[in-house]
Amino acid sequence: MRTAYSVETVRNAETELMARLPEGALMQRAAAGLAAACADLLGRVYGARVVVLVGSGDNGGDALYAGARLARRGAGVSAVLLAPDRTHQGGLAAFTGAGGRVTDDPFEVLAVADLVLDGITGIGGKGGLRPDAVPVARAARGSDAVVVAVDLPSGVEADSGEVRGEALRADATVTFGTYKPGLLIDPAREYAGTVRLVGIGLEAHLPSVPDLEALQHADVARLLPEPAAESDKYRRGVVGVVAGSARYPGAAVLAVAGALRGGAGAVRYVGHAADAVIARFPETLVHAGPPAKAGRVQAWVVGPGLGDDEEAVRDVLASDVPVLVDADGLRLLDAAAVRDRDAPTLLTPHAGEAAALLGVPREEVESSRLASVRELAAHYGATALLKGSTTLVAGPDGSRTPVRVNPMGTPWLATAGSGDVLSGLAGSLLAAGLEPRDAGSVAAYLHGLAARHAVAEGAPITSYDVASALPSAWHDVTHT
Ligand SMILES: NC(=O)C1=CN([C@@H]2O[C@H](COP(=O)(O)OP(=O)(O)OC[C@H]3O[C@@H](n4cnc5c(N)ncnc54)[C@H](OP(=O)(O)O)[C@@H]3O)[C@@H](O)[C@H]2O)[C@@H](O)CC1
Ligand SMILES: [K+]
Repeated sequence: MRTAYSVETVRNAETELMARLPEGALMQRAAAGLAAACADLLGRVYGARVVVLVGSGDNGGDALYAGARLARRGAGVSAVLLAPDRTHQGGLAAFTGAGGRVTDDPFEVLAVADLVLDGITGIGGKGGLRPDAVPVARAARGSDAVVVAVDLPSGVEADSGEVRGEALRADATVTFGTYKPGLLIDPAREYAGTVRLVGIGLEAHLPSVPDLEALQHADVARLLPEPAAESDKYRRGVVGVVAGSARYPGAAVLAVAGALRGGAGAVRYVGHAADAVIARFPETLVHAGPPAKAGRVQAWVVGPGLGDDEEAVRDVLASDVPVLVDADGLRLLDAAAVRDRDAPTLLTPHAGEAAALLGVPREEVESSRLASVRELAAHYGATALLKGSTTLVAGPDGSRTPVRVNPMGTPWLATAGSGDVLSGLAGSLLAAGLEPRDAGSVAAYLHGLAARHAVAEGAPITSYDVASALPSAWHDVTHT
């Protein structure tokens, strides 16, 4: 599991740790890791041209100490001081002592740089880059140099992943002690490039519950249901899929395709697209009446391509099993009915649907994804899965459980019907007994991985290809 902690938590841990260490030791650890990462990126340090962008805080201090280390190894290092009268004094002394040069002409050195270290702001940064830093940042980005962000790309919000103004896009970020939420959540994540975590001893001082966590292969493998020798299809769970309409039969087919590959023992389809479903998947159990009369299921999926069948949504929400609501189902959702349920509910909106559920503009959800998913979960008393380039899953109990962020997304998933496959898959995992936050995050992970597998076979891919690649994604996580 990769975990991320908020700035406040990082600062508390830092205070505890610093009390036990000689002054400056922590910054030296950070600078050593940073310089080593730069050396790896450069290949050859001797003779390399490095520019250090230095802001007013400790982030600039890290950059200066790392610049000093590179200078001692024979790099030509220049520093651009953005707040000359508030530059980190120890860092500056070490830097000049090692042969680093302070420059008055940032554009001259940036034009020929091999590597730029962005030490403008780290976890102390607020808002986008300030006006004086903007032309310098643009020149850095516009040069041929590799841009390495110190701790975080300057200009992004560490806690939320928001980018409120201009930020300096990095090719790589070297972060200290722990990931920060902004390094894992779009849009900030896109500014970070490849992220390398440098241990500085902070780990032991961080609380056991992080703010954010990202599953990895081993976590997914541990959470996936495994059919035991005595399992029959009912013990493995039956998932009911209420989806599709005369107008959108394909959504039903895709949701069933996802559900069949999610580990449930059987899929029961309820709706007006049974012929299309059976034609593709003869193993599906179909039912033409209302969901309540369809027979026992261990979880329901309702909504993909459903049209205006409000009654079906109401019927399913009245059941006493876990329910996943997606797409049209979200449009027809009664918040009170969700809050009153005893069994868990999992809502799976994309940004537009989430905006409608929250009554805010879509842009607001897109720019502050973490706050939005938490708010949705709290407002509906449900687990919320916010789809997007970084899918987030929040439980209904606030900060007591970490929000899950999916590291497996790929732009190839932005294709028609991909959400239908995801909802079927997540519903199937619910029926197999996973709790909603696990079902949602495991489904998002497998879905992204399946898309990557499908792309390896040839792109562009369709949603059906993603569903078909789910078994190989499953095999991948359980056999590595
Ligand atoms: N925590 C740890 O464990 C460790 C932390 N370490 C390092 O310390 C870093 C945090 O240092 P920090 O607290 O000094 O803050 P930092 O990010 O340098 O910003 C400083 C100042 O910038 C200013 N400023 C604000 N917004 C701005 C903007 N948009 N554009 C321009 N300027 C802006 C603002 O000052 P203001 O001008 O508002 O007075 C603010 O006070 C951390 O990221 C890591 O690199 C490691 O050394 C070791 C372990
Ligand atoms: K930075």
